[in-house]
Amino acid sequence: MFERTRDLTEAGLFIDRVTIALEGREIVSLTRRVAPGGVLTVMGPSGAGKSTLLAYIGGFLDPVFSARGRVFVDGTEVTALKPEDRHMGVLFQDPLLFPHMSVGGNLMFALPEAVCGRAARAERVAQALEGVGLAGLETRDPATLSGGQKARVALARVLASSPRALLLDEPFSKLDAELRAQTRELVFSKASESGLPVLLVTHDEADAEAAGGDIVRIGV
Ligand SMILES: Nc1ncnc2c1ncn2[C@@H]1O[C@H](COP(=O)(O)OP(=O)(O)OP(=O)(O)O)[C@@H](O)[C@H]1O
Repeated sequence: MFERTRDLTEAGLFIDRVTIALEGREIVSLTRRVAPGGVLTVMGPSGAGKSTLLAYIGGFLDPVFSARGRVFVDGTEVTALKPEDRHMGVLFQDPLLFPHMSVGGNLMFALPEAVCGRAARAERVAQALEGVGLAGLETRDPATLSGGQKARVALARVLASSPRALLLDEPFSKLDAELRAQTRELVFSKASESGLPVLLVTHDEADAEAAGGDIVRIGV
C-alpha cells in the first residue's frame, strides 16, 4: 500500500539508503534524489551492480540478492509495490517489442486503462508515434523496422504508458554512433519535456555527458 511521508514529499525519484548484497557481500549502497526532468547516471565496471540497482528500483530484483532501502516517486513510497504498480517506464538494450503485434498494437497495449474509448486510444497512439517522428506507422510489423525505428517505438511505448519515472539500462548500446546520439537526444528531451526523473545505466561517457545530470560511479 502507498505510504505518504511528510518529509519526503518532494517530486521526483528518491533512492533512500538502498543497499544490495550478493552472497553476503555488499555491492551497492546509495542515497540519491533525481528531480523531475533530471538524470542520474550510474556508471561502473562490468559486474559492479548497475543493472541490479535499476532492477531494485523497478521492483524486479532477482531474489538471489538481499536488499534494503526505500524508493519513493513523487513522495510516494513504492518499495513494496509490484513493478506494474510503480508506473516506471523501463528501456533495455533490446527494444523488446512484441513481435506478434503491430507497432500501434504495441503502443495500445501500454496505454493506461484510464484512456477510454477506441477513438481516444487510437489518437493517443498516433500522438505518441508522432512525438518520436514515426507518425503513421501504426500498422507496421515491428520486424520490418530499422534498429533506430525500433528504439523510437520502444520509447513511444514507454511514454504512452504515462510513467512517473524512466529507468534506462544501456538503451543506446546497440545503436551505431550517429543513431545513438540522435536517439539519446530524443530520449532526454522527451523525459525533460515530460518532467520525468531518469535513472540511466551506461558504460559510455558520451551517454553520461549527453544526459547532463549527476553521475554516480559504483564498484570503483
Ligand atoms: N541472477 C543472478 N544470480 C547470481 N548472480 C547474479 C545474478 N544477476 C547478476 N548477478 C551478479 O551480480 C553482480 C552485479 O550484476 P549486474 O548485472 O548488476 O552488473 P552490471 O554492473 O550491470 O554489469 P554490466 O555492466 O556487465 O551489465 C555481478 O557479479 C553478476 O554476476
